Amino acid sequence: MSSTEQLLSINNLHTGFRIKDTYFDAVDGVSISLKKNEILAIVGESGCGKSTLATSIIGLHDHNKTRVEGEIIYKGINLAVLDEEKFNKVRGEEIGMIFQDPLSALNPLMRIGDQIEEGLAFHTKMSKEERDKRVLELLTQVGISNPTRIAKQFPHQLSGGMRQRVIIAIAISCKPNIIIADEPTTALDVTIQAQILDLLKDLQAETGSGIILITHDLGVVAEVADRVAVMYAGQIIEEAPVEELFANPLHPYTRSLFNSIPQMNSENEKLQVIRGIVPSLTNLPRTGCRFSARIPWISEKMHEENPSMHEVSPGHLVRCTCWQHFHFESEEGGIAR
Ligand SMILES: Nc1ncnc2c1ncn2[C@@H]1O[C@H](COP(=O)(O)OP(=O)(O)OP(=O)(O)O)[C@@H](O)[C@H]1O
Repeated sequence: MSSTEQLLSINNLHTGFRIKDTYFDAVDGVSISLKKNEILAIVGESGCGKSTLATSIIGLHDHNKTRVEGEIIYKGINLAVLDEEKFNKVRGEEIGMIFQDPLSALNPLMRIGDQIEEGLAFHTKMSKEERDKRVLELLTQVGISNPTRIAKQFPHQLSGGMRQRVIIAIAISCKPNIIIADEPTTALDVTIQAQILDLLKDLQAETGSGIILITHDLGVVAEVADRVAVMYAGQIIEEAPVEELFANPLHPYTRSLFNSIPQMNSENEKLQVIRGIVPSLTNLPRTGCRFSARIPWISEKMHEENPSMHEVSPGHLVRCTCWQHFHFESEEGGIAR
């Protein structure tokens, strides 16, 4: 359940990586906001720029090879230009991050309790005794039933699901206002996935934080998100409240994503999907509709020259005008809807 209080406002964000002395934007003009109490899902295929967007928000990239331009406004401060020292305070204290692979995010040589305590020591004025108590509280809060024993263990002694719970405990330890979860359940099996998603929903309801959930899995989106932004080739191409997007996906790319999920009750129906992949960073078309090359049966005239986002119903925005003329190409070359 989201409120209207804005937590984060991203305006015309460009994040480029330097490849042979030229910067190529992996995030190319993204504007999106996050409200308090909201779970905003960012979806799209591998390579579309989801993780780059996440690392830009939390300032975790190689500054020598990455250029960030635009605005990431949090509490009136532009995080895109914040120096590293100040960012260290924001990271963890104001914005927490949950990574995809808990094993590589944890220090293999440090006990679980010490890893959770580290952030508390850096960001709070708690005494050692208070921190030890808080570590046990946090482990309990993320559903670990024997916190005293687990706090003394090392990462390799825990299962994947337990390790992800520890990562979540670290992310929420300083009660951040924003949590960024990058594919938090991808490395886990299905039953554990469901438990972790439930845990995220519960924590969000309890703390009122806003969550940005990065995923390629529309099942995960349906389960937890309030609002969804679909990314393609570094841009957001559609944005809508979750029910609206699932009921009425408009952009050809979004429709293709939905069509790639087999339905239980449509065994005999052929899936209408669009062939091809997200172009590589150095080959991204930087002008016109980026999706046009994947739908060549839609004439150039149907695309905008400089595609912008259009609000088609309250909160539902779609890029370019091609969606109005789009149909799937049938094998016979005719129209399939
Ligand atoms: N450090 C980097 N240097 C150069 N190119 C990069 C770097 N990191 C990512 N890229 C490129 O930027 C583009 C976006 O990558 P990104 O990881 O953000 O996509 P993604 O949607 O999160 O994909 P995945 O789900 O596979 O992580 C891709 O073309 C990727 O190859």
